[in-house]
Amino acid sequence: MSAEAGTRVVPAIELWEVTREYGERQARVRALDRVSIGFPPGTWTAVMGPSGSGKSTLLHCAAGLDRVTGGRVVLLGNDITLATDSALTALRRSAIGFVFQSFNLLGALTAEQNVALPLRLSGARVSREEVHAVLASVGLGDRVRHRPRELSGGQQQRVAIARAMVTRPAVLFADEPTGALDSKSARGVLHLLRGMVDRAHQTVVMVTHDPVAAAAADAVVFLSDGRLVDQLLRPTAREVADRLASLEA
Ligand SMILES: Nc1ncnc2c1ncn2[C@@H]1O[C@H](COP(=O)(O)OP(=O)(O)OP(=O)(O)O)[C@@H](O)[C@H]1O
Repeated sequence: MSAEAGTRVVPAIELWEVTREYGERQARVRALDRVSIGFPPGTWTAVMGPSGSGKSTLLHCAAGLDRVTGGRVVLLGNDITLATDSALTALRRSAIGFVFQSFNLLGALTAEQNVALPLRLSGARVSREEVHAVLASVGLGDRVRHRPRELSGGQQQRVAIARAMVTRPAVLFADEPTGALDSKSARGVLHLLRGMVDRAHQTVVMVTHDPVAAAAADAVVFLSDGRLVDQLLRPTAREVADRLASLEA
């Protein structure tokens, strides 16, 4: 698909009036309330908001990990709102990467085996050189045979990012990728994400509670009670913290 339609850059991900409700009757919760947003290709967006404001729900709906109650989700030009599970799985394997706060590495596998996993799952040929090159690019060229428990938290998250990078996904979804890390390791992870956006033109959508992490992104969007309430472009960490504090007040 063309990257441009007229002068409008087609977003990598588009949400149109997306609503997501959970539970039944009195217990019904509207986690997302008519959210419309586009994430431009080759940009990094941080999603912030008070606890329970709908950040993870937004990420999961945008990635096709969760179904919407109303509205539409278009991911890389594919309307995934009513896509079958197998179509979603195929799209995820070919075009999407995930990084989570809890790393989600397989403990029995070495770093190189963890990184090779998405390639194996998609049936691609696994080149050991390529896997080692990706691990070297995240600074773990000397840790390829280590298992997760033999690595620090920051190193484990870098393995998780290498695993998300190895298929060169057009879109990377990250849920609190620095949440479990000390500030130095967090900076390393943010630097890697910046490289994916600037060098490889990948699109990153990241949920975070940390204003410093959010300020590393190109744009920060704010949710409150399931609604999109604000957006800041290239803000400082102080500006992000102030806006968040006003929402939490
Ligand atoms: N599977 C579910 N079943 C019922 N309610 C849910 C479910 N998932 C989320 N919710 C509710 O939807 C709302 C939004 O949740 P969500 O996890 O998206 O918020 P969040 O902004 O990511 O929160 P946090 O910052 O605390 O992780 C909350 O009220 C939550 O209780």
